[in-house]
Amino acid sequence: MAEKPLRGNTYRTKNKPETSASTASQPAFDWPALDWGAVASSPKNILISGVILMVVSALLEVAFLSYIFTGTTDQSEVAALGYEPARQVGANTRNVLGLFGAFVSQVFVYRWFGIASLIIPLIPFLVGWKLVFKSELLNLNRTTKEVIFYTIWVSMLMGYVVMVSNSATSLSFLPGGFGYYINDLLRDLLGYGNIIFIAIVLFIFVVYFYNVDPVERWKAAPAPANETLTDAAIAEPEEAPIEAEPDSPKKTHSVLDETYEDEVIDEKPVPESEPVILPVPEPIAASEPEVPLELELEMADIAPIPLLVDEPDVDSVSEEILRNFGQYDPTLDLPSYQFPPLELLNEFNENALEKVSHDELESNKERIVETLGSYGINISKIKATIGPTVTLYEIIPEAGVRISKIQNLEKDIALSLAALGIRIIAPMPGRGTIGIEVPNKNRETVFIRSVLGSERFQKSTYDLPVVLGKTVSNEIYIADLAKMPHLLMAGATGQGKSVGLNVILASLIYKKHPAQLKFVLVDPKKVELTLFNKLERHYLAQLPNSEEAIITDTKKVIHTLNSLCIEMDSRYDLLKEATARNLKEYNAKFVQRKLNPEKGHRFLPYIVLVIDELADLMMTAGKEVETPIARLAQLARAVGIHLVVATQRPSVKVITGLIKANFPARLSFRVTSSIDSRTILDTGGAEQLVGQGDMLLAINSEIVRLQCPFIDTREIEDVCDFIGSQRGYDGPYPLPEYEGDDAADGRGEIDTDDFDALLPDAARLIITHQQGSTSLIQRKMKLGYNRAGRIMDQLEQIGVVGPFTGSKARDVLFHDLESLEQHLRSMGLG
Ligand SMILES: Nc1ncnc2c1ncn2[C@@H]1O[C@H](COP(=O)(O)OP(=O)(O)OP(=O)(O)O)[C@@H](O)[C@H]1O
Repeated sequence: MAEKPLRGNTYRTKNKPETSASTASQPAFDWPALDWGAVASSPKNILISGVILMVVSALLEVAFLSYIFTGTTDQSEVAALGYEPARQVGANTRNVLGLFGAFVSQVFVYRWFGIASLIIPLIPFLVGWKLVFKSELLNLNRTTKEVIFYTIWVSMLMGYVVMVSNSATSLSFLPGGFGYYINDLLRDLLGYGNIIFIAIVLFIFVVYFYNVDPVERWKAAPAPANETLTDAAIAEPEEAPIEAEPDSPKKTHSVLDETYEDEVIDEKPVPESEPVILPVPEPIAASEPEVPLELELEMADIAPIPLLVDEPDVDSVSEEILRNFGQYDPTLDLPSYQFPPLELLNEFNENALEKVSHDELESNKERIVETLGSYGINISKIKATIGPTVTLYEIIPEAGVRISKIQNLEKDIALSLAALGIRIIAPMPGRGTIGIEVPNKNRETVFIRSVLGSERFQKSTYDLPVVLGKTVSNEIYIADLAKMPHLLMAGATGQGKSVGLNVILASLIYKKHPAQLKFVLVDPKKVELTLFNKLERHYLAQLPNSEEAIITDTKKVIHTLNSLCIEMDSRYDLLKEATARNLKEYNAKFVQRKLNPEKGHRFLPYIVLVIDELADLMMTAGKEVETPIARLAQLARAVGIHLVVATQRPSVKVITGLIKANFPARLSFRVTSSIDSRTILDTGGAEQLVGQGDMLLAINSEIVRLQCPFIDTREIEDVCDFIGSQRGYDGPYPLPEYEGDDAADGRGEIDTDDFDALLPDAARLIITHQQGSTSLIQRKMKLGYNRAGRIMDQLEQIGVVGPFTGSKARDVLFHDLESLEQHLRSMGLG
């Protein structure tokens, strides 16, 4: 057998030099190296330790309790340990946990802390709980300090009680050895006055540990701030204590401040020496210049609640704050905000809706069967489902009929039915049938009120629910924009695109509070989205120093898109610091007060970028628009930035490969040609739609036909008026500043002359391997580290890889060579 070189732990080789002849000649036993770090961090071992700790603490508790009744008799038995065999002693003990119980109780209760020992098992129990459930039942740090203090103190007190009651023998277990001797000592020093000493010890502990400030406490007059600030108080301001002095609003405010301070210091203890950060309340815009009394209450409501304590033991401190102040509620920014009521939307009468008549159904059925029959296709079954715009006839052909044959008859069936917009779905996914969609003679309008008021929408738990319409089987189709995660919309003019965009915006507005969602509205046509201007101080986001919240100017659009990229990058930094994988996790941590606002953390609202008419932008700005859109579409999902982009012209010049590749969800209203339909949906069919909100949605490699709900301009106006007339933020949500007109303005204007000649090859290499690593370039292209590093920086500049993220490889922003080549060509590098 070949001799293996000696492998061992460093300390072994150090102590025993390998040169020893005996070691070298004898095959040494290779002790498995024990990695204590790995053992300690193994989740299984942590679970086992946690459970053991909890069980041991329960056993200790049982043993201590049992000692109260059996201790006197067991005492002599335990004392016999060492003289008699342990087994014999154990058989004689009466503690429910036998010798173990008798022994530990003897130590803890009798020798040490007496009855106070009963609270000691709480500590191992809490540690075990934390290990098993990864959360704290009680604040471990604080409770440990409390247990230590009270164990000692109760033991002292009991010592005093036993001493004055002269019942030293029968009750001697109450103070334990410690309490007994301390009292003995104190009696010698202070006589019976030692109770004062014991009381003072307790007093000092309570004052420091619970942060009691009696002067402040007794000074504070009115009800505690929280009571003053409940919703009920806001709803009924006349009951608020400040009403008592209506003529002195200034004083009112100071009373509130004082009350708050009192609340923090007295009622909600925060461990000393830990600086409490009191975030400055968000400025609130008042509709009127003079601040009404009610407003003051509301301002105080959102006002200083400490968010986090800047301490290494952030977990326990944040839990403390969470316990005392509850979760952070972003909606308290605008506590009196009211969602628009459904009554603002047009009434609809379900019964008045025109339904497809029986005759129409029967005659369509007959014609389908006839037409197919004349081509030799016999049908074994036909079933109709009436939708709002089309009726779906599902047929099951007789065995042996080829599906493609039916598909080829699309035009013939349309001719025989004398109807536009026939669509054949062969086969219907998951149904085992072939579907033929035939437009109804009288179509039904899907009113926005009927869908937004539906139970499904009202109860939807999606992060960004948008009602896209009703399916052919009359079901309400709700999508989660957060999951889509972006939507590309196309449709010839007049087919319902603007209505569709308005429906999406309305769905979000009816479901999301202004604190949770912001819109960036881009409207190069300058007419479609103007109505939403009124939401400026509630829902809109805007570049600093710009006059209009709705962006119409191309240059501004470029700035805004780049600013959103900056916002995206800074959100990624925040997420990284918070070790959160996405916006939801991040916000959950913030709400749980686990993130420190002093370190730049903030509640991150979703941002939905809506572009009505991409074509205009692509024609005038091309790459400058395409690159940031693609970048956002590729990366922004995790940080809660979602795009809804619409265009009239679904040509490849507008919907480029790069854009298309990054919009997995695409929606098409009626388009003029099947080429357009293919550009947007990758399949024909959208040219067959019947307009007025009839649409096809391509999502998760499925195509769904939907009827978009209808919302008219007046309804939008009413909803926006309703929101706009309420108190809002100071102004639109500020987007980060973007330095635009400098040399590096927009990625399209990068000077490619300075780039490395190998840049395109390096880009191809990265895309092929889907790995943004400098060492890959180094190895495969046989380049020095510096040159490879420079090339990597240039790849970032041209948007092929993401920014440097520390030890991890950079994100690769293209997934196939085809779109990369297109990108390189557009940059003059192809
Ligand atoms: N979902 C719908 N239900 C019923 N009618 C609709 C629907 N959507 C649109 N319509 C009708 O079609 C008309 C045109 O719709 P819309 O303005 O949305 O088209 P568009 O595609 O945005 O056109 P453009 O590109 O010219 O702005 C509307 O005025 C309305 O009468």
